[in-house]
Amino acid sequence: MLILLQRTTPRGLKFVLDKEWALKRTLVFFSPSILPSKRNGGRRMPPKKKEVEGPGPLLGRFGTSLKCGIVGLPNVGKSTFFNVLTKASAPAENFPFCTIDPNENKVAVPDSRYDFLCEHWKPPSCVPAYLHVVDIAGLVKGAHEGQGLGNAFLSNISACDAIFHVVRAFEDEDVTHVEGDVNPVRDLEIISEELRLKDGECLKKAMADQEKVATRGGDKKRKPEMECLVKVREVLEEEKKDIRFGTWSSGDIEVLNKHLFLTAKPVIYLVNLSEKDYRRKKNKWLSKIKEWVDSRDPHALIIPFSAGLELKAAGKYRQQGRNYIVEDGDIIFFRFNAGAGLTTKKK
Ligand SMILES: Nc1ncnc2c1ncn2[C@@H]1O[C@H](COP(=O)(O)OP(=O)(O)OP(=O)(O)O)[C@@H](O)[C@H]1O
Ligand SMILES: [Mg+2]
Repeated sequence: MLILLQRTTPRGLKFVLDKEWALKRTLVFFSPSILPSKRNGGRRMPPKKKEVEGPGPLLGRFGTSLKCGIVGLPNVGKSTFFNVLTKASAPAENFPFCTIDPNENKVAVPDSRYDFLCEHWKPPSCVPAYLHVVDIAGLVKGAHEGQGLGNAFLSNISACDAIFHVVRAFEDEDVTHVEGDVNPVRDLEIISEELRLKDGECLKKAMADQEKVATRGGDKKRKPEMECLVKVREVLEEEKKDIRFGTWSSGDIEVLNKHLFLTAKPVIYLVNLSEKDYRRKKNKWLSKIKEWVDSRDPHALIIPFSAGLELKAAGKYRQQGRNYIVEDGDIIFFRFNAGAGLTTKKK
């Protein structure tokens, strides 16, 4: 299936994105997976292809731009990752809650078909497909009730189509961890629980609104919406699952897309390693993280990387213009054109 849609405008070529494709593709930025597979008892080997059930339908509104929010505990490397990915210079200092207002930038998605078409037709202007990236303030336990920076972050996440969930797997005594020690599995649990709890709250409000209209007002058209919300409650509260793992009819999906629930969004897990661990392709948390993701979010992508190393490399190779590949010892970096400058949205 041709996923990149080509638009010919009077002034030249314009590319727009298919979200599912872009989600998978953008992270070509990083080196290939170094995760140990389950079957080989945790030893490092190329992942074997398993015949498993495919993921369910992607929830979310159809559109021509894709926005990914970077989510995680404070001080885990979200802004560092954002800066590297989008060649921005958002503050990324060593203290929790360094980021308060979200930073936004866009990054051109590398595509050889786009390069070929530009080269071949030489149009007066070429507009690549962009991924929009939002660096969001760190979340802590109880954030849904206003702990840490409170609830403001939630509207930032709900405005995104997908989530980059960053977890810290690097040890560094000088970098404060809000939970006191490094334990990415616990951290994954904290963040996913917060998102689920917040969805529970939004659901309550939505149900109260619907109840007024559907039951008291007697508007029969609204009944299916209420039925869908009851199903959402079962998934969230009884099954304790994220909304995207429920079984939804096309009617349900329409209702879900109206409410922009946080746990309906697809997640890519980014494991931030130390430079040393990334180079030697080893870290004691990787297999535990994979186990957690496999049990909670079976089709999700996990990408180990080192924000520190990427940042160093970004500085080193900043001079180069177009998309390019560089080798640094045993590491290959894919670098591509960044976007149109950083914006910070004040609340
Ligand atoms: N892989 C790594 N190895 C060592 N240090 C790192 C790594 N990644 C990030 N850091 C350091 O961790 C500190 C916090 O990084 P950063 O500001 O990006 O975190 P953050 O998640 O955006 O925090 P906040 O939520 O407070 O905004 C910085 O000093 C950064 O240099
Ligand atoms: Mg930050």
